[in-house]
Amino acid sequence: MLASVSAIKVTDYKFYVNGQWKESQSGQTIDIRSPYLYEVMGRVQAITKEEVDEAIGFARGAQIEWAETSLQERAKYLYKWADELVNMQDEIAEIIMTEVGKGLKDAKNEVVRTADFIRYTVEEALHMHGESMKGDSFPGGSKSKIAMIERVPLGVVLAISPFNYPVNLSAAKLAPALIAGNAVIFKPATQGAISGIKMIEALHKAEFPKGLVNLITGRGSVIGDYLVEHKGIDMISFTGGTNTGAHLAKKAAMIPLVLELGGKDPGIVREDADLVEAAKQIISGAFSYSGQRCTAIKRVLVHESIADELVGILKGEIEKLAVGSPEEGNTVVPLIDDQSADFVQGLIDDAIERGATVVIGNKRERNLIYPTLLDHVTEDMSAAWEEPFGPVLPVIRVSSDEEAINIANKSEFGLQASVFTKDINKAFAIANKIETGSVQINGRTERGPDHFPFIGVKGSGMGAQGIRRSIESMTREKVTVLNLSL
Ligand SMILES: NC(=O)c1ccc[n+]([C@@H]2O[C@H](COP(=O)([O-])OP(=O)(O)OC[C@H]3O[C@@H](n4cnc5c(N)ncnc54)[C@H](O)[C@@H]3O)[C@@H](O)[C@H]2O)c1
Repeated sequence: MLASVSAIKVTDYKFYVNGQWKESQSGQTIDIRSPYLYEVMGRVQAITKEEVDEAIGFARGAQIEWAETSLQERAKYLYKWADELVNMQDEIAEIIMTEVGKGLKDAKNEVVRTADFIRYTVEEALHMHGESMKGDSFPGGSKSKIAMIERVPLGVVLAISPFNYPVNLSAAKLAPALIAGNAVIFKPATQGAISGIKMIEALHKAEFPKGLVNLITGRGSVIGDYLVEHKGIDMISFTGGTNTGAHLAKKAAMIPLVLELGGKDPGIVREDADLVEAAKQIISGAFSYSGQRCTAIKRVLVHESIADELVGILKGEIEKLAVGSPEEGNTVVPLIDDQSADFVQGLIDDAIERGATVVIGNKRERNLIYPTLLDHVTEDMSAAWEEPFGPVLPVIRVSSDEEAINIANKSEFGLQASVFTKDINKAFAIANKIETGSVQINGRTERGPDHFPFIGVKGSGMGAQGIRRSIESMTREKVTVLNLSL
C-alpha cells in the first residue's frame, strides 16, 4: 500500500505576467491532484485569451530592450537565477515529488542539474562567435565585399514543456532563449505547473526585467491552439507527446519549431554482449521513474540464442526494484494519472491475449503498475510499437542483427537506441543503420549529459536540443555586408 507522510496544504497559485503574480479574470482555477496522495495539492489559474494577449504584449515590449543589453549583463541575471534555484532546491524538490510523483532524491537532482544547465548555457553563449567571409572566394566576387555573420534573437519564444521533468525540461528552453536575447512565454504542463511556478519564483528573485518571462497556465482547450497560432509568437520549443506535437506543427505556420516528442527506444542485445551489464543498463533505462522518461528503454530486441539467459537476469534485477510511494524513495512509483495506468494495462492485456508470456509483474493497485516483463512479444502486439510511458518492458526475440535493425527501424519513433555487444565493429555497423537521433553503445538510452545534441527523428521530433543546438535554434543568422572602396 502507498504510504503518505505529507500533510497537504492546498494553495492557490497565481500566474506570472509583467513581473507580477496575478489571479485570472476568468475567476476559474484548475485542480492539481497529487498522483500518489490522491488529493488536490493546489490550484492554478485558468487564464483567458485576453490575458494571453496581454502576456505576449509585455513579452514583445521587454524583448526589444533585453536584446540591446550586453551578453555579460544578461549572463548576470541567469547566474543569479541558477543560484536562487539551488537555494530553493528543497522546497522545489518537495513540490516536484508531490505533483508528479518523482522520488525526492531524483527531484532534488533535477533542480541542481537545472542550475548546472543554466550556468553551462551562459558559458556556451559567451563563447559563441560569429564569422566573416570575403567576397573573392566565389568566382567573380571581390575582396572589397566582406560579410559579417552574427546570430540575433528571434523575438518571443513559446516554451511548452511536459510533466515528467517539469523544471529541467522547462529551463532547458528558457535559459537558451533568454541568454540569446529572446523573451519567453512559458506554458508548463498542467500537471507540473506548480513545479514550473516554483522555478519562476526563483527567476523572479533574480529580478529579470519585467515582462521578459511570463508564465501562463490554463486549459489546453482554451489557450493551447490560441497560443500556438498567435501572431506574437516567433518560435516554439515544444517537448511532449507525438500526437500533441504533430497537432501543434499543423497549427503553427511559418515560424521555427523544435519538437522533442515520444520514443520507443530499443535495447538491442547481441549474442556476444556482457549480459549482466546489459541487463543492469536495460533495467535502469526501462524502469526508473516508472518508465515515464522519453528516453526510457521501451523494448528489448535480443538474439534468440541468449534470450532465456537475458530474461532470467532481467527478472532477477526487476525483483530487486523498490515499488511504492515516491516519498520512500521507490524506483517504481504510481503513474501520473489513472488514464495513463489504464493505457499501460491495456498494452499488457493485449500482449497476453495475443500469446506473450508474463515473466514478472502484471499487478496493479490503482495507478501503481508493478514492473512488468513480457517475453515472446511479437509484431502483431501493440506492446511492440506503442510508447507505454509506464513500467512495462516487452522482449522481442530475433534471429539476426538484421532482424533487430529491421524491427528497430519499423517503429514510427526515432529518438534513441542502445546496442549491447563486445564487438565494437558490429556496434558501429548496427549504429550506422539505426534510424534514431542517437545510439548508445553499451549504455542505457538517456538525454544527458545535457550539452550533447539531443535529436528525435521521424515521430520523435524535429530539430535539435542540447545546449549549443538550443541556442542556435532560438537565434537566426544575420548578415551585414561591408562594401569597401579598395
Ligand atoms: N523527446 C523528449 O525530449 C521528451 C522529453 C520528455 C517527454 N517527452 C514525451 O512527452 C510525453 C509525456 O509528456 P506529457 O504527457 O506531458 O505530453 P503531452 O503531449 O500531453 O503534453 C505536453 C505539453 O503540451 C501541452 N498541450 C496539450 N495540448 C496542447 C495544444 N493543443 N496546444 C499547445 N500545447 C498543448 C500540455 O499542456 C503540455 O504542456 C511522452 O510522449 C514523452 O515521450 C519527450
